[in-house]
Amino acid sequence: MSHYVDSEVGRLGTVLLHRPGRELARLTPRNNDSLLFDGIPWVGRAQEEHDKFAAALRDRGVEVLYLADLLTDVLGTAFARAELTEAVLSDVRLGDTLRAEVAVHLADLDPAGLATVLMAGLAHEELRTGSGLVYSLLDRHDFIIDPLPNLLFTRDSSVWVGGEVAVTSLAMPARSRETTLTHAIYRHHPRFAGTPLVYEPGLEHLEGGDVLLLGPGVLAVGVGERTRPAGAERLARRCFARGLAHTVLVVPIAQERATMHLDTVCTMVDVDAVVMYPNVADSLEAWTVTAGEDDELRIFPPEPFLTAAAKALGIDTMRVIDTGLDPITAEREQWDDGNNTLAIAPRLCVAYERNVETNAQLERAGIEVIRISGSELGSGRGGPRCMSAPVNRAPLGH
Ligand SMILES: NC(=[NH2+])NCCC[C@H](N)C(=O)O
Repeated sequence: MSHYVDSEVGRLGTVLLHRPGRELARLTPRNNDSLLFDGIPWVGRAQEEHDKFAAALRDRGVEVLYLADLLTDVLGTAFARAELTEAVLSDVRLGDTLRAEVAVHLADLDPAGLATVLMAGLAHEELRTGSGLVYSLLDRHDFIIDPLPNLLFTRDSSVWVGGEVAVTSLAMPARSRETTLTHAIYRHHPRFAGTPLVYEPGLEHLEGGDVLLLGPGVLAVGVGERTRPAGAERLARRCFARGLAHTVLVVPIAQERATMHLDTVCTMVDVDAVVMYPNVADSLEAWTVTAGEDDELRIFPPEPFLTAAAKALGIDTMRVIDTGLDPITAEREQWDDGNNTLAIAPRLCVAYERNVETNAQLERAGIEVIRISGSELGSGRGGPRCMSAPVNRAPLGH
């Protein structure tokens, strides 16, 4: 089965989602900040909202793959099971005694049970027979294996560039283990057999929310709180060497929570149109990077992002649709992921219903908007684009 993505907007064929599960029930007022959530979501309602998101995609003919299903399949093989178990057991905080006890606990689980622990973590009271110094000194609120509530945002832990997949390297400690799961899925699931990997975890920080496939051969990579310039540099070099891209626009973004990823301020809704936060539309800049001699990079001085993007795509101008109408609405709707739309096809996108003005702006510009509710899903600060990793889109290139 072939998988291919060369744009943000080509008709979406297959997407990887994660239906939120028990890992969301781990969030408490004590840990939600370090686990990168702004509140304590109502889990059942978040699942309902997510099911409606998936249904909206399926209604338009999109195949939805669930991360938990792929992970469970992969855990059916002994070597993948050993690799993923080792990834949690290698945590230096465990110490030898507790490590051995956790190993016994995990060895007893069937693939679905182990998948749940890898995603939702292991709480103190869930390990029945703990002993030793580390276990005795653990607070009963501490986790023996940390939960991964941000798995919901599948966008960040892998991104396809053409026919290759970049398994990313997540910056925040609360998320870095996520890529052990996507890495195992892409290397061991029969569906993805033979897929080349253009990036692996453990390299310089790179997050999928920062990577926009502006068009065939043209990438924009936000650098800021998450993706580091060194990550953008390595991705550019590898994409050029493999013929996956000819231009990478490196886009510095403010290192703040509201703008943690490039896709929180700008996403594409048509082959030549973006929905963009007006407060940054004029100030956002891009360093254009192309392939030079002998694996060197050619780096051009920064220019306005929209100018650089239009040039790289070979079009006259990029159309810009503003978030909100006035500065206050824009700020509110940017925070609520008004810019974080997921295109199902050119001029057809999924958006949170609460961003009333932004959605109206999109419609005025001729973009059809499928509205979903996200009152609970949004508490992790991510919208439809963050919650989806396209695996297959109809190519825009030739
Ligand atoms: N592509 C994105 N914008 N993802 C949003 C991720 C949100 C998540 N809580 C984090 O802080 O990492």
